[in-house]
Amino acid sequence: MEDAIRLHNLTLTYHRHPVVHHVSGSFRAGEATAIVGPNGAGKSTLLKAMVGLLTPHEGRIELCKLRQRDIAYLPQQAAIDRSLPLTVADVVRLGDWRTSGWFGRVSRQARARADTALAEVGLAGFGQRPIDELSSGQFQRALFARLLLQDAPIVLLDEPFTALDHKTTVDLLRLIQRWRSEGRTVIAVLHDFAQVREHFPHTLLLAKECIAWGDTASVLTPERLRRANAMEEEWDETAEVCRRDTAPVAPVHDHSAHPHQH
Ligand SMILES: Nc1ncnc2c1ncn2[C@@H]1O[C@H](COP(=O)(O)OP(=O)(O)OP(=O)(O)O)[C@@H](O)[C@H]1O
Repeated sequence: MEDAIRLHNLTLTYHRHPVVHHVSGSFRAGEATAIVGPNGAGKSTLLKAMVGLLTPHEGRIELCKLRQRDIAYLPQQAAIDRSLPLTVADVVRLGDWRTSGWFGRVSRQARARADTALAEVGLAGFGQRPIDELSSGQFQRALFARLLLQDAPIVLLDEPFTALDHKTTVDLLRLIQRWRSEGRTVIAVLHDFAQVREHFPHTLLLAKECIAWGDTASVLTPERLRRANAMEEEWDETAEVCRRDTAPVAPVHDHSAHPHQH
């Protein structure tokens, strides 16, 4: 199977403090990969770097046969400002920019595509509602409708099901299954291991460093999860960037042998 995105000895920092540290490995094309790990493990930061919102301090991110614009990204809902005076249809149509351009006139076809996407996420008839009137579950459905319009070969989702009820989660998971059947690559930050085991065949376990990356069953073992939690607790938040002179590039899918050094 081909790779969609490769990480080469990737280190990401905020104000020179490492947050993601010497991570190497690849996300398989057409597969669903979960990124899991404790709070503060660097999961959201990694997604931001993959969409180009953060420049690597060291190492690089290789997009294999893809351009940045081929990546659709759904940030955590808390990061989205819902006070803007936008309707649901406005938000959904933003997904169409690859077709219409950012400032293109909204064509009848674009409106129809947005209506279809809204119907597909169970929000038929919601188009003219202001976004601040939606429940968080409805708003997440609208954001998934926007992803449908974006029609990107690779979709990054940051905690897409947090605070959603069972029905909404099941409906949105069905969309992810559909994207997989269409050959898209899906990468999602998740906290629910049962969900990961059921719907995501691959997993990257992150605790600033890569603890394990591979088949979900072999990654989500009690021993590795314990190690991830311990690693996160031991991490020195005040350390400056890594002093490792010759940073090793870990072999793909075996990332267990690299203790962090500062
Ligand atoms: N903009 C920022 N400026 C400085 N530090 C940041 C910034 N964003 C995140 N951090 C720090 O980087 C570390 C990793 O944060 P990140 O949000 O990537 O973790 P996460 O694994 O997604 O956590 P969670 O599961 O809690 O969402 C944390 O220590 C956080 O405080």
